[in-house]
Amino acid sequence: APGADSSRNNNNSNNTYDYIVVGSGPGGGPVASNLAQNGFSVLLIEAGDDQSDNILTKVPVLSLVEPNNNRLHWDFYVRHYADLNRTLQHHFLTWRLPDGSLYVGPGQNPAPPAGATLLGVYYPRGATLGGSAVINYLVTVLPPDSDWQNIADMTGDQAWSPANMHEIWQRVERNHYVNTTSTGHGFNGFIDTILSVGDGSVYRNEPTVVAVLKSMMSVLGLDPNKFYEYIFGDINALTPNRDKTQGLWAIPYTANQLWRRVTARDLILATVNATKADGTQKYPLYLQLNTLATKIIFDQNRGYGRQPRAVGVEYLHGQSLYKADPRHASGTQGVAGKAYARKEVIVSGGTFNSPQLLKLSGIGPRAELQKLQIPVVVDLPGVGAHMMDNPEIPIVGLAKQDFVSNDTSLGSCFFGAPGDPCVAQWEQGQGPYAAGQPNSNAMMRTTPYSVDGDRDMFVFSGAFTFRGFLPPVYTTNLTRYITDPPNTFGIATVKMQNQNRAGTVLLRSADPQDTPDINFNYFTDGADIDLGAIDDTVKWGRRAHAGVAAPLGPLNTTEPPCPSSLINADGSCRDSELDKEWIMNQAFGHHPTSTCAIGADGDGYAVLDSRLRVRGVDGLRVVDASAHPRTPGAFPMIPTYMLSLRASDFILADAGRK
Ligand SMILES: Cc1cc2nc3c(=O)[nH]c(=O)nc-3n(C[C@H](O)[C@H](O)[C@H](O)COP(=O)(O)OP(=O)(O)OC[C@H]3O[C@@H](n4cnc5c(N)ncnc54)[C@H](O)[C@@H]3O)c2cc1C
Repeated sequence: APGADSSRNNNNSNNTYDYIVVGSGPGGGPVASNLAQNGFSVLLIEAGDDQSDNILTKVPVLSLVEPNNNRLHWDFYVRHYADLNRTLQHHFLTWRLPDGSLYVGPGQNPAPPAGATLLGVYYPRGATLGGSAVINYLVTVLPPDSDWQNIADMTGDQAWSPANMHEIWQRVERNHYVNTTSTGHGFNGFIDTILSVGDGSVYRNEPTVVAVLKSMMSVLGLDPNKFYEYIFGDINALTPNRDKTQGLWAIPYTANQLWRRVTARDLILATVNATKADGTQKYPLYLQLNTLATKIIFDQNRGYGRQPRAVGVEYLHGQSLYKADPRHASGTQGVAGKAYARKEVIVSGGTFNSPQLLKLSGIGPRAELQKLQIPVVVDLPGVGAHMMDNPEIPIVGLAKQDFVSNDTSLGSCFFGAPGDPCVAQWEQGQGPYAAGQPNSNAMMRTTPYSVDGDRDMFVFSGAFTFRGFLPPVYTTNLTRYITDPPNTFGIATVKMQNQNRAGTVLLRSADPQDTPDINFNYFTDGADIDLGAIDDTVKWGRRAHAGVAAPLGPLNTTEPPCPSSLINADGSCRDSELDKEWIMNQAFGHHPTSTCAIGADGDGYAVLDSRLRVRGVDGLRVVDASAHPRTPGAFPMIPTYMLSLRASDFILADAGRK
């Protein structure tokens, strides 16, 4: 069966491979597949299982109901601040009630029910073959060139130059929405891309939504009469001034022409299942699902002056062994095993789990490891430090009329439940699941807080609000926070160029099944820049709300909640602290990066060199979102696929293959 546990077919009695890759997301999936396609034997270890047949992983719009499903994700609860008073202001805190159920709400006004224990802010990660890309929102936006230039400048390694990374993108992408003569796109890669606007009917059927979008265009300096020209535009076109160009575009999705989500899972399964003419396995990629890597094994006795070398991985085999897995049954430990790597171990567990695995293996800050009696292999203070994220916040407005869609086709869908008629239509490439999506508009703007004149804010908007993530359906008492009236319009903002690097992933215990202690410490470094840019965008959003003509408008901005009597003509709140406090209290994210970052030689916090090798040991790399030295652009998935291909080239070259 596709994706079945194939490791047992490897005819390999001592469980030894050329490479072991831990984690199958955008980081681990491509590198594992590429190494195998080049003839190396690779064991790909993934804690989750293969949910290829799960409809929620295939239909893009169903990612919105994915949290109802407990087979795809790990549930982390994180803190945004060390300060408890600030923490308690967030509206989407999750608490455990004495009867075991969950409650979501702030810490005060109203207070949670008696006996509630604070878990933190719900922060899901994909934990299945294909990683978080299997549950994410498919948004495909390239980072600015400055993010790649930063790595090249910092390390002196021109492999990361923007020009080289543009070529890498062409190897990732299989574009279906531009002409094949268009520059800056790829047409033969492994990730399909389409425009999520479809044929545009998602807007033609929603004149009231378009009226607000047009007002937003006006305040951005765009001609609102050109809405339909802009909305089919290509945000990833490689124009000379791309990173400085403000505007409106459709959002591209990682999906094929049949509106089927495409991820590294497809590449992995195609590689595993490829056969030679005689029917035998073509590429030596061995997949071991339901396996939690718990420790990297080092050879520390290589002789005087030689660094320890990663030679294998210890693991536990069994389903849902990690405590963040909603299916985890307490006390389940799985079956311990070991696998060995002749060449290298590649860690791709994602921004929370890669630093956890390194630390459990003795690579991390000495004091933290010693406190938990973990023998130190290398004292590397940057592991689990410097975590970054793209903070987000909605700007919410209430119109004078309800937003009405003339398209009622979604009304007949059961959102992936058995017998859903829309799934049957989608299988034929038809119906509402194979059509434009409501979040398919992207605006990018440059605020006065931009550090280099590049765009620093990304927004997408519609008759919905995105205030953050809610834990799965067993949650109670959510109504107050998720039911908005039908005259609500939300502008979802994503901050780019983030300055804050104060987030941490710390071990809670030496138990590999335990989750780490995660704190983003938002708005600690460079808060004036990060808060300034978001605040400037709030003002812009209020001006857009005010500019919507009657009878729909003007909209009354309800979040951030500055009383209308205090709103100035430029959209600012006369009590400017009110807005900034709200932003700090309610910001959320889902793009964590940089906990095992590439850094310059001599930077004590650098975990990786420019070839993604862990400093201080041999035979070990980290290839995932944790390696980005700063959050790339507004969306990390594509940059992480690109980083994985860059890593493949380095590893093949170091093995003498290219
Ligand atoms: C809800 C949501 C929406 C998002 N929307 C977007 C979007 O629209 N666009 C965008 O660009 N980005 C988006 N992202 C972020 C994007 O998906 C991630 O940045 C990206 O997937 C990171 O890739 P990764 O390889 O670093 O980690 P992941 O994709 O998280 O993969 C890590 C994998 O490693 C496995 N693993 C971890 N530890 C171990 C271990 N010890 N042993 C074995 N296996 C292990 C996990 O099970 C997981 O499958 C979103 C993320 C989420 C959660």
